[in-house]
Amino acid sequence: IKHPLQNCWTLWYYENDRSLLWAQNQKEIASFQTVEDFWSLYNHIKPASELRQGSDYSLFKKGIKPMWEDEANRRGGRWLLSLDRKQRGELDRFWLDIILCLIGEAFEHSEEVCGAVVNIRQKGDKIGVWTADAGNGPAVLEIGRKLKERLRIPPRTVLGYQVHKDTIEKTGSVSKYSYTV
Ligand SMILES: CN(C)c1nc(=O)c2c([nH]1)N([C@@H]1O[C@H](COP(=O)(O)OP(=O)(O)O)[C@@H](O)[C@H]1O)CN2C
Repeated sequence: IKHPLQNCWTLWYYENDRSLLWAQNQKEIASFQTVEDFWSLYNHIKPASELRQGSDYSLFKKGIKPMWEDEANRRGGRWLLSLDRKQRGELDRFWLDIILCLIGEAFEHSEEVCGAVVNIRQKGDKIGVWTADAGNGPAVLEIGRKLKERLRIPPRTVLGYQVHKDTIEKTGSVSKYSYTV
């Protein structure tokens, strides 16, 4: 008997093919709902740190697309972990820790979690944990605090939460945080 997870999760891969639209570049890889099937998939694919610049992995609850427009994401936002270029060596550890928090339902408010995205970028990698309701302060903050703790991020490092609506409307690179932990 395989060990069932509380939710079914879908892994997506984004590769930057400029001849296609952004949404067309989002490819579903596979879904899993047991611990064993997760590890088989994880051990089968390339680590995030080996993806081409401009690529993403996204892990979302089955049925939720890794995009702002999805009904489950529309009113939400993301806790954003921005890594320095020198931290590429830590990327896989951070990404796996976050995946395990998600599929292991590590948060008290895990029903608010939609998924997570890792962006492989020349200018510095990013990992975002997407939650459903940016207005639910207690849930958003609990998830952020637990993330910081589970990722063993030093207290002096500030994590910010960006509302998707603000990210969509943002002009320039100014990141507006609605919450910080
Ligand atoms: C449905 N739809 C079009 C749509 N829906 C979306 O949900 C969505 C996009 N478009 N995204 C597009 O990618 C660009 C880079 O963002 P990035 O997060 O990769 O970050 P970088 O600027 O490459 O570091 C964004 O500027 C946006 O154009 C991003 N995104 C999440």
